[in-house]
Amino acid sequence: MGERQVEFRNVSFRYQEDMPWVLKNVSFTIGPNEWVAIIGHNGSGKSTIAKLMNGLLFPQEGEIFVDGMKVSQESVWDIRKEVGMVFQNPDNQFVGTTVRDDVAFGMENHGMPRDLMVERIKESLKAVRMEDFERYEPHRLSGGQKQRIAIASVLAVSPKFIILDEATAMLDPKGRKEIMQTVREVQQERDLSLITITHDLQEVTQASRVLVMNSGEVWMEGSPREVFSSKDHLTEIGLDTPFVSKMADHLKAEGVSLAREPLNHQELLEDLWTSRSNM
Ligand SMILES: Nc1ncnc2c1ncn2[C@@H]1O[C@H](COP(=O)(O)OP(=O)(O)OP(=O)(O)O)[C@@H](O)[C@H]1O
Repeated sequence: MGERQVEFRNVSFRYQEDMPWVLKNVSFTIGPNEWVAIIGHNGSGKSTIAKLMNGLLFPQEGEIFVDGMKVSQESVWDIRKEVGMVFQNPDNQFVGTTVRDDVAFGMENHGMPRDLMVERIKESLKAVRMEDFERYEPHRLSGGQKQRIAIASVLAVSPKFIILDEATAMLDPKGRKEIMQTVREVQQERDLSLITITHDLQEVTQASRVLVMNSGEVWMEGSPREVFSSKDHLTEIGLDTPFVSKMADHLKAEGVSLAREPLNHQELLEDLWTSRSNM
């Protein structure tokens, strides 16, 4: 098992012995600097995967490795240093009375020296463009600002993997876009791997890889273009495709030939232009 990767090896999980399996023989690997988007229906097991990844839960079958370490009760604190997680509702993640205390909390748990903490608070708030809010009370911030603080708290511990579990779901489209832009910048600057669980298909088109979950199994895995090209496979399990992808289908039905599965408006326009010049 390689360094700088998360590996699920034949993982099965159920919440209780008398309950059905929620994950069934799930295997995948997430490499360095990748952005992997996990999609799937409600209840398909996405959040359970996230919780297994940072040792909030443990599998009954199979094994999970983070950065070469097996996830277990013994390794859980080391695992959580490597894997940071941001959830949907920021209000449930605040523990401090000020932004500064809040960002410090995770580091205190990991026993970081005070000098380093002060430095990391500044650095991580700067990374999410919240450096002027150190003394604010978290409950006075907007939803987007709260999520920025939640992300800063995770960054302060300096993880290699960040999981955003529906972390932008409560924001408006503009707020969502801004947060994702910030996360991408931080990801690239700090060489992180990013795992996002989202229903926002436009966001999924920007990931480097997509994992499609269905009833606790990996249904499909590939680049966004590969996944959204396999529309029949997606509609079979009732999943939607991005707007641009649907638009491309309508155009093809009208006899327009497109060179590829467009993932955004820009690509669609380029393909239309090429198709027109070839006429
Ligand atoms: N704490 C729990 N106890 C028992 N069952 C649970 C628990 N949490 C989740 N489940 C069940 O496990 C299954 C998978 O849930 P999970 O939250 O992983 O799915 P999900 O794909 O993230 O769904 P959503 O998109 O709604 O968040 C569902 O059937 C859910 O009801």
